[in-house]
Order: sequence, then structure tokens, then C-alpha cells
Amino acid sequence: MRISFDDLINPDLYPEYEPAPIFSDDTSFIDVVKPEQIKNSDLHVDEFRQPVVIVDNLHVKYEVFSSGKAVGNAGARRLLQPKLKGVRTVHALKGITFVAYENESIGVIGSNGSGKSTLLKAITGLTPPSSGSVYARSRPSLLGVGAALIPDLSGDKNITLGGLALGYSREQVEEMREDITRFAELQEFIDLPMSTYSSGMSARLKFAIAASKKHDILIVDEALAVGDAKFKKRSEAKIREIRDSAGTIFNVSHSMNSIKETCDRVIWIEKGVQMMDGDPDTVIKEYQKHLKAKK
Ligand SMILES: Nc1ncnc2c1ncn2[C@@H]1O[C@H](COP(=O)(O)OP(=O)(O)OP(=O)(O)O)[C@@H](O)[C@H]1O
Repeated sequence: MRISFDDLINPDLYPEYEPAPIFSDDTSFIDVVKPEQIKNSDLHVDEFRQPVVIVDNLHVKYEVFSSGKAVGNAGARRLLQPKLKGVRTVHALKGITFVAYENESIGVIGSNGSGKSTLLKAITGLTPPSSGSVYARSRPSLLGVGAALIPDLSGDKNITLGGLALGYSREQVEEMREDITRFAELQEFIDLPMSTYSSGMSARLKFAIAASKKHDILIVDEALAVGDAKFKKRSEAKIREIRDSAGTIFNVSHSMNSIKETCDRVIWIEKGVQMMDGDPDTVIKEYQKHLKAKK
């Protein structure tokens, strides 16, 4: 017997059905601590503001075979196999230290391969530190909804799946459905299977679903500002709105305009070294000078 979608998500019929979680729960490397505990850190913490994330002398090393293939993370690996032949260590982050406060929107910039994604992965707990620590007031979420969605189902049903995976009740999903559809600009296509969507259309739908949730600590990778120029503008505006209603946001981007528009603080990393941490205009100016000098 084939189970219908509506039956599947009906808790009276299938109480055991749990949609796949959207946000990775694999954050065991992060110490989630209360603000008063964070104040015990040796770092300088502004006592008049609420610290949300503390990154304390963070080092991340990857081990790669000489062929370039990743061995795994050096931190965990070292314990298991002290010496591996033909393995090279990439020191991706070399002592990053900062305190992020409530309502800050922090841009992370730097040349290709400088360690931006590694920093965000360490903050979400996906990559363990080789040394140093990351503390967070609550579990940071990576803005994205890939995992929960099913391409063979319509956009509309995927809104249900995505909403449930974000932890909303079925009633709440119904309340949000129209807004998500409208934001994704998919009114005419919402009943078609997602597999028929262009990459821009499915990216817009994923963004619209993910952005419907309020977050305490939110990590946004630049890939999320998707679609054409118009939708990019709206997704940036949405990121600002989330920032205003939520706690703290981290934003990685190669677009200095997008960083200037969405961030009030910028951290610049180069070859794993923290170069500057300050107001966007000053830091971006120095970064651009550095890029010019390199040419
Ligand atoms: N899983 C991994 N295994 C091995 N090395 C890695 C891994 N991920 C990143 N690296 C290396 O770590 C360094 C930092 O990479 P990372 O992706 O964090 O930089 P990035 O600033 O985000 O780069 P980009 O701007 O090009 O996306 C690079 O030298 C990269 O090759």
C-alpha cells in the first residue's frame, strides 16, 4: 500500500514520522555555556554587553595526503594514529580570537583559502579545534535546508517538510506557507515537483524556508545570497531582518558590497591569521589595499 504524503505527516496516523533535521546537530565540539560562565574566560569581555560566541586562540589543522585527499581532521586523527606516511598538515586557522556580542552582524572576509569557511565550521561545531576553544551561548545554526527536502515532491510539500524539520507545528507551517511561497517567487510553480525547478528556483525556495526561522546565532555562507540581482537584494534584506530579530549573525562573503550592507563588524583572515577585527569600512579598506599590493 502506498502511503500518501498527507497521511505520512499526520501525527495521528504516523506518530513515529520525524522529518530529517535541517540543522546539523553535530555540534558536540562546542561548549554551550551561559553568559555568566563566558565571563570567566581570560579573554577581555565587555561587561556591559552580552557575549554570544567566544573564539579563544582557535587553531584548526587538516591532514591531507600528499595527493591532496583529506585524511580527516588533525585533532581527532592525531590521537588514533600518531604518524602517517605521506601526510601533510594544513594549518588552516592560526590563533583566531574574538568575542561576538548580541545583535552583532559579523562579516568574515579574506582571500581564497584563507580559512573563512573553516572558521564558520568551527563555530557550528562541524570541525573540531586542534587547540583553543569555541564557546557559544546556544547552538549556532547554519542557514540552509538541503537535507530535509525531497526533489520528487512539489515545492508546496517541501515547504511542509522544511517547516516541520525546522521544528514548526503543522499549524504554524500553514500560517507561513503563503509568505514562503511569495518570498521564493514560486506562486505559479509551487505545485510542481522540485526536480523540475531551475537551480535558482530551488535555491530561492530553500532560502525562503530557512529564513522563516528565528535564530539566536546564525551562520550564513555567501552561497545563500542566490538568484538574480533582485532576489539577491531581497535575500540580503531578509538576512538583515533576521539579524535584527535574532541574536548574532556571521556572514562569509567575497562581495564587499554585501558585507557592507549586512554587517556592522568585519573580521579579516589571511592564510589562517587574523589580520583585523573592526568596523567594516576600515577593515575592508585595508583588505583591498592588501589585494592591490599582491597584484
Ligand atoms: N576538509 C579539508 N581537508 C583538508 N584541507 C582543507 C579542508 N577544508 C579546507 N582545507 C584547507 O584549509 C585552508 C582554508 O580553507 P577554507 O575553505 O576554510 O578557506 P576559505 O577562506 O573559506 O576559502 P574560499 O574563499 O576559497 O572558499 C585551505 O588551504 C584549504 O585547502
